[in-house]
Amino acid sequence: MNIRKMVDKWNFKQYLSTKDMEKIFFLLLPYVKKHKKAYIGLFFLLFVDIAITLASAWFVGNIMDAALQSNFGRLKWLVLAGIGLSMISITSNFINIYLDTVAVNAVKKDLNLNLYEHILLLPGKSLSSLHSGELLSHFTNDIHSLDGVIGSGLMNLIRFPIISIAAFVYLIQINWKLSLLSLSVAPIAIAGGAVFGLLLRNNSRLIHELISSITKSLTDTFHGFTVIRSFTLEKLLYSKYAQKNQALYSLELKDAKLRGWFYAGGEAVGSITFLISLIIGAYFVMDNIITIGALLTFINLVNHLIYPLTGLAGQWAGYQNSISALERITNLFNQLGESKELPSYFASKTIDHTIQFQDITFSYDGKRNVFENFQLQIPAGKVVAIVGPSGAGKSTLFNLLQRFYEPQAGSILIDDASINDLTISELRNSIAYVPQETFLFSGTIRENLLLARPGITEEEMIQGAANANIHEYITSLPEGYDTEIGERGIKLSGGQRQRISIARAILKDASILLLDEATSALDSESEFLVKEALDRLMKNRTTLIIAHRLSTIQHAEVIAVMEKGKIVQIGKHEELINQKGLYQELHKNHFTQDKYETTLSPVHC
Ligand SMILES: Nc1ncnc2c1ncn2[C@@H]1O[C@H](COP(=O)(O)OP(=O)(O)OP(=O)(O)O)[C@@H](O)[C@H]1O
Repeated sequence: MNIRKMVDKWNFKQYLSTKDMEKIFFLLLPYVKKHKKAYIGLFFLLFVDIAITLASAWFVGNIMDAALQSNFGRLKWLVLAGIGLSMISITSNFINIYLDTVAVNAVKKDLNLNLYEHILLLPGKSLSSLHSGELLSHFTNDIHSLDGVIGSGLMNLIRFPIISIAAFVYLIQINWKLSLLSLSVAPIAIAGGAVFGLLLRNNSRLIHELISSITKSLTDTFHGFTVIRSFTLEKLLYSKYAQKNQALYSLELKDAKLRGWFYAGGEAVGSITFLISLIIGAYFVMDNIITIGALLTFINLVNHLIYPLTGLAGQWAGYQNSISALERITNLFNQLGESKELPSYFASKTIDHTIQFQDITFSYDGKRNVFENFQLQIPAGKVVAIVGPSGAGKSTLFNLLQRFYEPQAGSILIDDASINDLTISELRNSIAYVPQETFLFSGTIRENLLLARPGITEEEMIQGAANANIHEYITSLPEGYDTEIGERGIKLSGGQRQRISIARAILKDASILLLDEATSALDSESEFLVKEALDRLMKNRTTLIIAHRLSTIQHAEVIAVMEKGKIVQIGKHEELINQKGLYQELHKNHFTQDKYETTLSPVHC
């Protein structure tokens, strides 16, 4: 391998770059500032620690000299000084551990919360390109890799050079020749530390990437159990996971070996320095150049001259490791949120709203336009069914109306005011959205219903559930509204989940309703119950419904037929069915006939 390739592979430039340090500094500064008391405390204790180190070395030497000289008066004072030193050391260690815990965990806690808040604020465009496993690994992996740059890790960057210089100054006062001799191993310590630091950094970068990939595999597995089982993917996924797991194990072992060599190397350099100092120092004692006590002080202190040099290189490697974790977090923070404040519920005016899509041009990826100069007007208080083939842009309309995505041109108006003039909360509080795939939070039915808006009373909740045709079922359960429904409501049937989702929308009581009619097959009774619940929900609201069922479409006051991002036909069922065009074809081949209409006796809705 030539040198250039090696430089590229090992990322030397980045290893030595201070730009990354600046990035870290500016990202972490506000967090460190917020907990400045802990950091100031740690900074103060750093000098206490250095003073104790020097004083302990002085104490050992002096007590030895006093003993050899049978100077009991001095010995008495030294014993008292020793006790004092020990007490200060124990106390400062205790406070140090406490402050370090505060300094590290308080920063992590705040960063954790800010990251969560930031993700809640991310627009749909950013979220659609992020994998939930990757997001999860920021919390489980990246944040915990910051230890190297906060708390004691940060202090060590100051502590190591100072203690090394202080030890050197003290040692020179004892004997400058012995000091310079001890310092001769410094280049080996620095070079060794730097090489192992670099190897460790590169290895831990790989570990982080692999952990992120493993978290992605795990979340995919947990979300896709049904598909995994029905396609019998178990063995395939198992072997893929086993490979990644093995690779992680190998990297962890490599990390352990590197660390082992790193610490063993540091200890070897320390031992060599110790032995050189002891042997040469012994000659100096024999020649009466230094006392036995001075030699003891020297060998006690000489390690504090050398280990900070290897330690500093190791610490730098720790920094590099934290930098790669922080880089990933910074990339996320660099993506702009859709609003500054977290949206929250407040009651919106329950009046009928006109909705207009005016000259909308929109593309998800900047390459292919889903809409070009798209126009659509939804009259106030009416039910408008959107029909069209797959990929026509029906769901995209919902995405734009709720500002999950922003159009590149044109505007969407609610009652002649642009939705961009509303806050996200104002806009979304006036809309109730019932998606095709129901999402329920794990917890109880009650918890899922009450989150529709704050302050829902027991009577309102029951009324909402009754209007959604789910109250009877809920009360038939042993725990009633307090029944735990499992992750994503897995313990309920598809129809029951849909009706709880409808009850939630009823309880939200918003004046605009967006409904993405489920295409999944329900049994005829369930379908009838859902249909009846939807009819109640749509009453007196401006409703936009992506419709698949013939009965919904037939009852809509306006039907907009979409194809390739354009409205190609618009009107009532009776008009459209007699026109040649897409509607006729969809009617013939795509609309779903409700099962209950054929299987149940006639019903009134
Ligand atoms: N998040 C996204 N990122 C990129 N492209 C997208 C995204 N969502 C949808 N698209 C693309 O935009 C186009 C319109 O999709 P949309 O989901 O609005 O269609 P649809 O009419 O609702 O289809 P369906 O009835 O199958 O749900 C499609 O070509 C789709 O591939």
